[in-house]
Amino acid sequence: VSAASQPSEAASTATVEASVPATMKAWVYGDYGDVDVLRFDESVPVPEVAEDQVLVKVVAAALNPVDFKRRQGKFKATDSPLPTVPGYDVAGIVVKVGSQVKSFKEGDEVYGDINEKALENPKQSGSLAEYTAVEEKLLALKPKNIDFVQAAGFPLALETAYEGLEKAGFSSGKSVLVLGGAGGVGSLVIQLAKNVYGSSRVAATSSTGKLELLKSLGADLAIDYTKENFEELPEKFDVVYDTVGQGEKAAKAVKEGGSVVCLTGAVVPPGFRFVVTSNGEALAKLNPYIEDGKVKPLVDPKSPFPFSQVVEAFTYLETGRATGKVVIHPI
Ligand SMILES: NC(=O)C1=CN([C@@H]2O[C@H](COP(=O)(O)OP(=O)(O)OC[C@H]3O[C@@H](n4cnc5c(N)ncnc54)[C@H](OP(=O)(O)O)[C@@H]3O)[C@@H](O)[C@H]2O)C=CC1
Ligand SMILES: CC[C@H]1OC(C)=C(O)C1=O
Repeated sequence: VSAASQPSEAASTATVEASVPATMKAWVYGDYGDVDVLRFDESVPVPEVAEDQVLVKVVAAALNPVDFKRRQGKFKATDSPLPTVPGYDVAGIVVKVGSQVKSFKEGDEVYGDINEKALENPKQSGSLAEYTAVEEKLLALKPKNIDFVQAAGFPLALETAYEGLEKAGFSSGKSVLVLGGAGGVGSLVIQLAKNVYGSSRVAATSSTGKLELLKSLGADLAIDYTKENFEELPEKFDVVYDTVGQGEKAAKAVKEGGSVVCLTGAVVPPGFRFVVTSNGEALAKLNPYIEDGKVKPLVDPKSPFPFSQVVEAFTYLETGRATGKVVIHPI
């Protein structure tokens, strides 16, 4: 191919940057409240890219409970100023890179949780938008064997599942009880415990209709919480991973010297609480398990919701019945 037909590096960069508009479509809320505060705005400023950030053209964005808890004002003391474009999880394509960025280039397919500290000054301009700016250290290259919808659902939930097991000192041969095994986080705790850490025994709770799903994810024991109380079972576990705010009951199911991971609700010794930290290196470390099928994406059957149906998507997530992740696509 003759040189003449190959645009210079500068020309191609300029071409890509020139294609980035000054404004974009995004979901925004200017007040805290229920889903009624959400507005679809067709003229939101495209975020500027800091020197350590990339601009991502959003292909898919996943919802997390932290999104609606934040919108309800539960974390207003440490929130960034309103108005807010919500959304933590993103999967998309790099269209612009900051001057200090080293790990990514234009055209890279990436995914990640855009807020390093979930509750400390989360970004004003989130992933429920056509573009979002995010530090390169919070992103990883999207595994080739999953699509953007599947990738968008991983970051916050997978990083939470992993960070909680690490903090609990989980390791090969240990047993774990997962409270909420069908949820975004719980479904990944089951898979990580079984297929990555080499757990000796994985138990998990859900309602009747999701028990077979728990077993398909790797649970050796699926407990129907509508029929029995896990804390009354004779079997105790090295780790209890509570994703449903049952810290008090969880403390009764853990072995002497074991750990209870509490994501929400009351924390009763030996339980501990943590708030997830977004980390691109953790995602990159887990990529091989996604690529070899040891960790599979679980996207709720009602997903993906189109960009126009973000209110419906949040309404569904807020029922507390989602099976895996609620994802928005196309955007
Ligand atoms: N501290 C932190 O850093 C983080 C905290 N969180 C918090 O953890 C919680 C879980 O998050 P996530 O997994 O995304 O939530 P999801 O919305 O994905 O959870 C929905 C699932 O929870 C299950 N569930 C609800 N109640 C129970 C119950 N009593 N027993 C067993 N399963 C139950 C439902 O199954 P069924 O229909 O069968 O009841 C459903 O499949 C949220 O409160 C979230 O805010 C999440 C991430 C990070
Ligand atoms: C205090 C836990 C809080 O942090 C995240 C990320 C959630 O989803 C919460 O409920």
